[in-house]
This record gives sequence, structure tokens and C-alpha cells, in this order.
Amino acid sequence: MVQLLKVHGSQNAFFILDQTQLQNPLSDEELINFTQKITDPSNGILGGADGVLVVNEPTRSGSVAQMRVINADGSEASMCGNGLRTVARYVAERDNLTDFKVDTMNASLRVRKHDDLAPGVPAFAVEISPVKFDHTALPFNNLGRQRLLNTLVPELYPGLYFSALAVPNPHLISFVNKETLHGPALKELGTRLNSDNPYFNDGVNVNFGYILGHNELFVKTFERGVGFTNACGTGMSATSLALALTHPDMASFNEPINVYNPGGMVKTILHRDNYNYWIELIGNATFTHTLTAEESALHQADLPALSKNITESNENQAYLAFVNSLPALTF
Ligand SMILES: N[C@@H](CCC[C@H](N)C(=O)O)C(=O)O
Repeated sequence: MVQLLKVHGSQNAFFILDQTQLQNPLSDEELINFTQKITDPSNGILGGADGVLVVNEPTRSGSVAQMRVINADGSEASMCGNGLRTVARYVAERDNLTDFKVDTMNASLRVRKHDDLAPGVPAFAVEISPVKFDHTALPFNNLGRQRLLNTLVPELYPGLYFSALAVPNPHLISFVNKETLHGPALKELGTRLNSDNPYFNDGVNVNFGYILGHNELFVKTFERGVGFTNACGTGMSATSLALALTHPDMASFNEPINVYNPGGMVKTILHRDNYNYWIELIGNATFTHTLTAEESALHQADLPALSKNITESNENQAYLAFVNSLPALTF
């Protein structure tokens, strides 16, 4: 029998599949099929998810595991910040570690156990890097600019200023007012830039930031390969850095920034080493359910077999109590 975990970071929900426990790891084709089926919210298993986090043996020396991120639509992302916290906790508990490295598509990233966010809410801190701004890194084209940093780009959306950062998955960021935050622009832009379009031919995660105060931010994200999500860890990290670079009086380096999102709250800490930026993302790593099944059920994406033996933890109650303890945001 094998186990699958249902987890979340700021209610950005995933299944963790540890391929190292399998006799035969799933092929890429099986992973895509499995992910598209198990994440579908209408499939009847725990409300679906935003993606599947695949744990493999490490690919680089000095790391203890590899994480692959398969988005709900079957596309693969180079990074996932909320997901990395949950994988960090999974590997930490599996291998009895507290501070180690996990390989992602483009980098080996440091992860470490952090103090609990609240009673019963385990937390991890993860490194978000490398950070790039050039249009080739996202990529974007046909905008007549090499970089976007608080740049008015009417081709994308009239009246909005945009910043574009790869961390290393691609993020487009705009700081908006209340009306725009709650209006149709995010869905319209996210849908358009993640369909056939002349600007972002690999798609892009689109983040709207609303500045609450110094080192205080709210971020709402339309994710590539997913759509609206409760939270996006790399999106909140990229938006924090964009805030410090474009509104330097509103965010400081080397200090925690509180980033609220529809699923809760995380902290980010911005770092600059010479000319390289990197970000620490600190937040919950919550395990809500364990699914136990035969390995063949994974290969066949057999949802009825996967839903037969599910046990629920009480961690989500503690997480929701933490969310209820956060200051009410009135906007
Ligand atoms: N939610 C994630 C990002 C997941 C990947 C994204 N959809 C992409 O395609 O880049 C996070 O927490 O960072």
C-alpha cells in the first residue's frame, strides 16, 4: 500500500506524491493524467486541489529530495512556494531533518523548520530564488521593453502599472486600488495572458497587490495552469520584492513583511546579496488528509480506489483558528 497526502500552504491546496515509496514511479504521462483527474474540484475527492507536488530522489549533490510541481491543468511549473513549505515538512518528518536543501527545476533551495505560526500550525521557511527581471527570463515579448518595473503598459491593461519578475516561475504584478482589486480586471487579464496571446507565450501568474501599510500587503493571484487560487507563495514573494523596489517607503529589506491573502497570511523577508535578490517565505505547512491505496490506483488514476481509505487530521481546525485570529481586513 502507498500513501498520498492532501496538504495546504495558506489554503493553496496540493496532493503530495512521494515517488520514492513506489516500486515503479509514475511516468510523466501518468503524472499528467493523475494530476488532471485528482485536482478536478468536481471529482469528489476532498474538493480537488491546485496541483500535485511530486517528491523524487535528489538530482543535485547536497540536496535530500527533488520537488516537481504539476499544475492542475497538467503543465509543469519551475517552482511553488506554498508547495515547497509542505514538501519541506514532509521530507523533514520522513528523514528527521530540520534544515536542508530541496532540488527544484532551476535551483536547489534551502528550507528550514520555523516556529509554529500558532498553536497546532506547523511552519517552514523556504528560499525563493533565483530572481530575474529580463524579458527573456519570464519570458515576455512584443511589449517594446526589456523589463517592466512599475511600467504603464496599455497593451496589457489600460491605466495599470506592471512589474514582471521570474522567481523563477513568471509573475506579473500590479499594485491596485480597492475597486480594481475587487473588479473584473484580474480574471480578464489572467485568462487572456494564459490563453494564446502575443505577450506571454508560456503564460504568466498574475498578482494584484493592495498596499495595507508599511510592510503590510494583501495579494490576490490568478495562477497559470490553475486560475484563481487562495494564495500563491511565489506570487506573494515576487509582489513583496516588487513593492520594495517600486514603493521603497512601503517595504523594507531584511524585515518581515506581513502578506495577507484570501487563504490566510504568510511572512516574507527580502534579501539583497550584491546585485542578487532572494526572498524568504515563511508560512504554514498543513497536512489535512492521508489517502492509502494500492500503487496501481496511482498509475491508473483510479479515483474510486483512492477515495476508499482517507483519514483526516485535525490540523485544519488549528489553521482556521489561526486565520480567525488575524486582523479583519476591511477593504
Ligand atoms: N501556487 C504556487 C505556484 C504554482 C505554480 C504556478 N501555477 C506556475 O505555473 O508558475 C506557489 O505557491 O508559488
